[in-house]
Amino acid sequence: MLLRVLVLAYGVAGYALFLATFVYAIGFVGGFLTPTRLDGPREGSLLAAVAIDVGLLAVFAVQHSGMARPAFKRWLTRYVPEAAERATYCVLSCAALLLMFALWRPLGGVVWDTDGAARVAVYAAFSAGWLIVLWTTFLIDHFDLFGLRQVVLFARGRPYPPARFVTPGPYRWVRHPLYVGWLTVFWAAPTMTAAHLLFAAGTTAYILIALVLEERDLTAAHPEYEAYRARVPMLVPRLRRARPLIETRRTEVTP
Ligand SMILES: C[S@@+](CC[C@H](N)C(=O)[O-])C[C@H]1O[C@@H](n2cnc3c(N)ncnc32)[C@H](O)[C@@H]1O
Repeated sequence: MLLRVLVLAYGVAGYALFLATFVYAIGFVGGFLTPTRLDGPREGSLLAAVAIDVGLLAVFAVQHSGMARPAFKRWLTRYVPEAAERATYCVLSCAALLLMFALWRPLGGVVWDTDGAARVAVYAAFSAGWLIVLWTTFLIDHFDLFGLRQVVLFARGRPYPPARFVTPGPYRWVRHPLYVGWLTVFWAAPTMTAAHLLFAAGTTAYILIALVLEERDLTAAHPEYEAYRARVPMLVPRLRRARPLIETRRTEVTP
């Protein structure tokens, strides 16, 4: 009973940490209100700042993709109750992000800048990106992704039926709409600075690698994934095929 309560408290605390990290990330990337931000003037050596930023991105990439692999999960659950595995993944993902937010070194330098209607459009895309990210988590299974479903079922003494493979809404147009949301957030910068460009390029490279690993696991776990992959594009929706022209007979009209 004590273990159930402890695991539940841990999962709830982990979810609260995720919410706080998510809100901070909006300010950090968008440059609103948070004490540390992606963009800003550079302090100190350029080489040291770039090395620190690349190192922080690498720490997140290794943690986030490494811990998502089934082999790592099997190893972790030798020490952590199975119900707390996903919550642990989320807590450590938040820790890697918070480390990045705390130690990130802005680089100065403007790559592009927008104003007027273009700036409004870029902010609209940035906001849409965050909404897509949040929305798609609910389409898959929000509370399962962040480990809350697992700890609640464990606390109630219920078995855990693993999350199903689903293809609702945007999953019919692309296989990775959540990553489309992230890419939109990272590239929709009204003022693109050198650090923001490094961050956007690094996270894009990471997403492209991560989704290959994720698809390998999805194919192994869900037999229907292979057919889904053949039918639905990865990130860019297919334009609808042009409808065939209907042949019409020309008729001579005499005046
Ligand atoms: C951060 S989510 C990203 C989901 C997806 N790659 C996307 O961009 O929308 C990663 C988790 O979602 C799961 N997942 C990916 N596609 C899924 C689908 N169509 N149905 C259910 N779970 C999915 C993966 O197994 C993984 O645990």
